[in-house]
Parts: sequence; C-alpha cells; structure tokens
Amino acid sequence: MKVDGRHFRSIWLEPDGRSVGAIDQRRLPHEFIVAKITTADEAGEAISSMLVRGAPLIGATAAYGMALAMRADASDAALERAGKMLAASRPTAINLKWAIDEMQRALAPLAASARADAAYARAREIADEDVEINRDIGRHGLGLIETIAATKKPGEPVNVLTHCNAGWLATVDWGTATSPIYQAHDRGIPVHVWVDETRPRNQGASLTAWELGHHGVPHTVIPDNTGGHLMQHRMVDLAIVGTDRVAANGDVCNKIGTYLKALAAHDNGVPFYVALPSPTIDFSIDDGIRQIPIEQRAASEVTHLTGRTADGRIETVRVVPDGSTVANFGFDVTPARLVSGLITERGVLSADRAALASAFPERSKVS
Ligand SMILES: CSC[C@H]1O[C@H](OP(=O)(O)O)[C@H](O)[C@@H]1O
Repeated sequence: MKVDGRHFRSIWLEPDGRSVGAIDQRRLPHEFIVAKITTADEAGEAISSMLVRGAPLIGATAAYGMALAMRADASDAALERAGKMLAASRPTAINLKWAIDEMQRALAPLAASARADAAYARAREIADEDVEINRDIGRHGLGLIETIAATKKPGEPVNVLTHCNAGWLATVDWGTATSPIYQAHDRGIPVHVWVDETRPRNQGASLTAWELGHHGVPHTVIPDNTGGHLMQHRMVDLAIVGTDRVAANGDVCNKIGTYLKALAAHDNGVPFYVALPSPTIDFSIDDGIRQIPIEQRAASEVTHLTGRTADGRIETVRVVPDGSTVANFGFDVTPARLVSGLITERGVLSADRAALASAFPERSKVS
C-alpha cells in the first residue's frame, strides 16, 4: 500500500539479496522506521517483540528467517534449529508453523549447497502468494460491502467496524479485513470504518488508523468498549475482523476482545465476518476454545503507554498503580455460531467444517 505516495510492502528482500527490510510497527504511528533483519535470530526477535506482527506477516517473516539461517549454515541441524527457534517466537498464529513447515518441506530434500537460494526463492513465493490471496479476499469481501451500499442513500457510507489490525501491516500487502474496505474505497463506494483502538498494544489506534489515513479512507477511532453501543443504535452495518487461527469447525481465534464484539453483533443482528487466508486454517483441531493456545504477554504492555508529548518527544508512562496484578491475554476465541461467514481467497464460506473442507480439500486432507 502507499505511504506518502510511495508503494510499500510490510516486508521485503533488500537490494543486497540477503537482508530483509521490514517496517518497525512498534514505532508507528509517530515514527516511520525501517528495520533491517540480517539473521534468523533477529527474525525471531522481530516476531516476539512485535516489530512485525499479524498472522500472515509473522509467517512471511519466519520464512525469510529460515532463508537467513540457511545463508549462515545450511546443515540439517541448522535447518531444524532455525525452525524450532522461529516456531517458539509466538504461539497463537498458525501461519507461523505453516510457513516454517513449508520452508522445511522445500529445503529438507535438497543438498546443503542448494538450500540458501531455494530458501530465499520459497520465502519470496510465500510473500507474493500472500499478496495475491489478500487481493482475492478483498474481491470476495467487496461483494458484502456492495450489497449494503445498494441499500444506502447516495453518498451515505457503509459503516464497517474492525478490531485490532488486520490491515496491510498485518500481512505482506492489502491486509485481510481491510482488503474489502480498500477495494470498495478505490471503486468509489463510500465507506467509513469504526476502528477499535484495541488495548493494550493499540493496534487499531496506532496501525489501522495510520493505514486508513494514508489511503484516504474515512475512519473514527473508538475505545474498545464502544462497539456494542454503536450496534444498538444501528451505526454499524458490518463487522469484519482478521484471525490468527481458525479451527476446522469454524471457531475463530483473534485479538482479545473480538469475542465480545461478536456477541454484541449477534445480539443486534449485525453481520460479523472474519477475513482469512487459507494458511490460517488449522484442520488439525476442531474445538477452538479448548485447543488454540492463547498467548499471554508481558504486564508492561498493560501497565505502560507510549505516545508523543506536546513538544514532539516519544515518552512511555505508567498508567497502572505500582503493585497491581496484571493479566494480559493476547487473544480470544469466537465460536463459529457467532460468525456470519469466513471471507477467504476462494470465496465467502459458512463457518463450518464442511464448507472449509470443500473449499480447501488439499489442505483438509493433509492435517
Ligand atoms: C491478518 S492477521 C491479524 C491479526 O493478528 C493480530 O495479532 P497481533 O497484532 O498480536 O499479531 C490480531 O489478532 C489481528 O486480527
């Protein structure tokens, strides 16, 4: 997507053909800083520190991390070690394991001398595939927005609520939940986005709002607790969120607070859609609430906030009393019964095993 008129992906191979460039998402929205990742360990640290974040982008970063590992040591032991290290960087997004499995499947049969070049080629394919998949997600999700737009008065926007950041910053490009929004906007369909700030890391306020602003999409940042009120007052036409892992039965794991939005949407008859690329489907599990591991992150993400002072300095301040106990669950699981549909690269599916297996037979058999 564009940043001040210049096209960017969220991650890319640098001109040196070895190191990997990535937007440091911890510095947005106040600073646009590009990080250079030069080793597999740095790729793992970029994922665990959330320099890069978002399920598809985590996968692409791990793929390049495997390539960096092979550049340094292409032995079988190094291939296994890099996979384990990267897989341990974050537990919830299944795209991480998917990408590592893809890389090891491509590299294990090769002679060590051929592995580095093959790894970079496969990592680039994974990144490019993500862009095309997300473009297709947008194409299929666009229909949902067009249907609602047809019921509106001329110029009246379709109001979409989203939670966290499932934008182009969470993927290699386009985003998942935002792809239909960008495509509707680019076609002149009036859209407005209610952006959940998404405590504690504020991915909505700091990332989604930044993205939408740079693309010229009208949006309003709201505290996380506002969505239910807006839905009660018919101010939300559609909710679209991303996901980090979908169980075979259609249960959806996403950023903490998604489940509460789905409950409010269900109670108010607001369509609640989840956008995802097929690598996010985990066909090996069929009960998301019981089987999807929920990451717990540092208390400091809750006790402290970072922002810009009136005179332009970036400062971090404490917002919780010393000594208070903190719980920081990163994700929750929305049961399939609360999901109106899954927007995938192969169409909009009902949130159930039959629909997922029918749309992706090649994946459902593997698991
Ligand atoms: C398109 S996947 C985006 C997904 O990932 C986010 O989590 P995090 O920012 O912690 O990586 C969030 O769950 C988004 O919906």
